[in-house]
Amino acid sequence: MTSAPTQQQRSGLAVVGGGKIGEALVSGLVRRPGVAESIVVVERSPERAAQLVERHGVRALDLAAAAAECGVLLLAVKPQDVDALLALLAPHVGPGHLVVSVAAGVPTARIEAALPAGTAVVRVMPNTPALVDEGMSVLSAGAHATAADLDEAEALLSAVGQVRRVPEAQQDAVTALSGSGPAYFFFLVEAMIDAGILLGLPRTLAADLIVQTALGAATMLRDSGEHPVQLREAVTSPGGTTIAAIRELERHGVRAALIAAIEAAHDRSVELGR
Ligand SMILES: NC(=O)C1=CN([C@@H]2O[C@H](COP(=O)(O)OP(=O)(O)OC[C@H]3O[C@@H](n4cnc5c(N)ncnc54)[C@H](O)[C@@H]3O)[C@@H](O)[C@H]2O)C=CC1
Ligand SMILES: O=C(O)[C@@H]1CCC=N1
Repeated sequence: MTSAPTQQQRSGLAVVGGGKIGEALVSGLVRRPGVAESIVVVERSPERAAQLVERHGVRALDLAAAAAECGVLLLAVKPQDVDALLALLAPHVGPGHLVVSVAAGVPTARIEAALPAGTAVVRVMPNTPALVDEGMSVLSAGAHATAADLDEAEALLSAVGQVRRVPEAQQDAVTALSGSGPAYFFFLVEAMIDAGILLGLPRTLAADLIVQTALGAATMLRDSGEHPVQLREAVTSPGGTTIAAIRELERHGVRAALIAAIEAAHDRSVELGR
C-alpha cells in the first residue's frame, strides 16, 4: 500500500484516463497559472500519455506513483473499464484521497464498494466544452464525501465552466442532457450546414453562417432572460420563412425525436451503471 496524502496535505490532481474528456479537463485546468506542474496523467496507452505530456506540459505517472503524490484522483475511463481500474487503484487509496469519477452511469456506491472503507467519492458529469472554459459539470456526493470534498471538486471543475450540484438520483438525466448534449448541437449544426450545401452555398460560407447563428442564439438564450419560445416567436414573422420551416420540423417529429433521443441516453446511462 502506497502512503496516501493526508487530508490536510491534499494537493495535486491525477487524471486517470486521458481520452476525450480527460484531455478536455486537463487542457482547461492547465490554463490556470502555475497549475500544470501539479497535474499528472495516468494513461494506459504510452503513445497517448506522450501526446498529453507534449500538448499540455503535464507529467505522466503510473497509478501507484500518481496516488502517492496526488490527493485528488479524477477517474476518466470508460464505464466498462471502471471496475478493472478500481481493482488496480484500491491498494493505493487512503483516507487522504478524494476520488472523483466522471464515468457515465456508474454509481458512487459501486466505486465505494471497491475502495477502502470510508473513501470520499464524488460523481461528476462534465462535458467537452470544458475545452473552451464553457463546460457544464454536475456534481453529486457519495456516502463519505463531506461538504469540504464537494467544495474541492467544485473548485476544480469551476476552472473549466459552470458547476451545479444534484442528488445522485438525477445524474442519469443530467448525463443525457448536458453530458451528451454537445453532440446533439453538433449534429444539428452538421445537418444545417448540409442544408446550405443543398441550397448551393459554399461549405465554408454555410459553416460560418450556421456557427455564428448558433453562437448568437446560445448567447441570447443565456443573457436575454427570455424563454426559448419568446425568442423563437420573435424570429417567426406572420406568413414568413421561419413558420414554413417550423411546420416542416413539426411534421417530421423533430421535437418528439429529441425527447426520445434524450430518454434513450438516460436509459443507456442507467444500463451502464448496472
Ligand atoms: N466524452 C465525453 O464527452 C464525456 C465522457 N464522460 C465519461 O468519461 C469517461 C471517458 O470517456 P471518453 O474520454 O469519451 O473515453 P476515451 O475512450 O476517449 O478515454 C478513456 C481513456 O482511458 C484510458 N484508460 C482505460 N483504462 C485505463 C487505466 N486502467 N489506466 C489508465 N488509463 C486507462 C484509455 O486508454 C483511454 O485513453 C467515460 O466514463 C464517459 O462516460 C463523461 C462526460 C462527457
Ligand atoms: O457518450 C457517452 O457515453 C459519454 C457520456 C456523456 C457524454 N459522452
